Amino acid sequence: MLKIIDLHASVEDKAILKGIDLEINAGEVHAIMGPNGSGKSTLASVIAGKEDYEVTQGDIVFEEESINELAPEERAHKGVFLSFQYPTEIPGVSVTNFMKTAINETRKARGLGDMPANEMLKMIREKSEMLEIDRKFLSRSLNEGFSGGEKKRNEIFQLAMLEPKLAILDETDSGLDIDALRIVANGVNKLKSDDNAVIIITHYQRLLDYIVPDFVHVMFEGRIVKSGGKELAHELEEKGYDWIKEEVNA
Ligand SMILES: Nc1ncnc2c1ncn2[C@@H]1O[C@H](COP(=O)(O)OP(=O)(O)OP(=O)(O)O)[C@@H](O)[C@H]1O
Repeated sequence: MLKIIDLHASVEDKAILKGIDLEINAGEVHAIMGPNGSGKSTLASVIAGKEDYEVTQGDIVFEEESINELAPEERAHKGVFLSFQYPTEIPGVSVTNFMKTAINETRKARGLGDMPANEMLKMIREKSEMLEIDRKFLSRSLNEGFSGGEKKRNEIFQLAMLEPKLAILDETDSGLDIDALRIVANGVNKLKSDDNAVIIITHYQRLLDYIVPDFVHVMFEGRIVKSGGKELAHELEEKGYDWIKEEVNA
């Protein structure tokens, strides 16, 4: 599904990603961990195509096609979803209306007409029930005065409605409390299928007790320096990152 090949990227001429290789297949959950500033969020942004980042070398191949040159919306329409990719507050636009627009824009890009209203309502009902989202929440203005947990709920709702092939969830600086952790974990577990894949970036080993990753990768100074199974997350929790740094420098 996703193949990242020798990816190098910079921000304002400063090299941040220094040769990332990563392959993700449908049905897999990959966790990316690593110390502050190692480039995790940058990797997420570069996959999603955010403008501030310049790819200086390598390629990102999604479903057999290079997406390196595509605009963020084009990548989104192909099924790449990055959390936090929308403006944080849009006063006056409800959660539901925002979702309707997002869904119909994606359909338009795929040559389809608007989703019929009754179908849309049914989908909204089903997905909000599945994620235990309150009706009142759906009519609130997007992110206006949302608590951290509500932001997470909105994000997971977007994920459920848009059904992306690849979801990238950056949970590094979101200040997740136990409830928000649970919302993210339950949502991802319910939405996981053999046809989609998830990249979850986190500092919380605990989150990975709820969402069991197939692979854990550790980033350090712009590279993936170690990959393993879920036990690697436990090892990191126990030992911190110093031993990895020592391994890299040895
Ligand atoms: N837009 C930007 N402008 C300038 N520097 C940036 C920008 N984005 C990232 N950087 C720099 O790139 C490096 C990697 O940052 P990044 O946010 O990707 O790390 P991270 O691993 O996600 O960190 P954290 O765990 O703290 O979230 C940092 O030194 C950061 O200051």
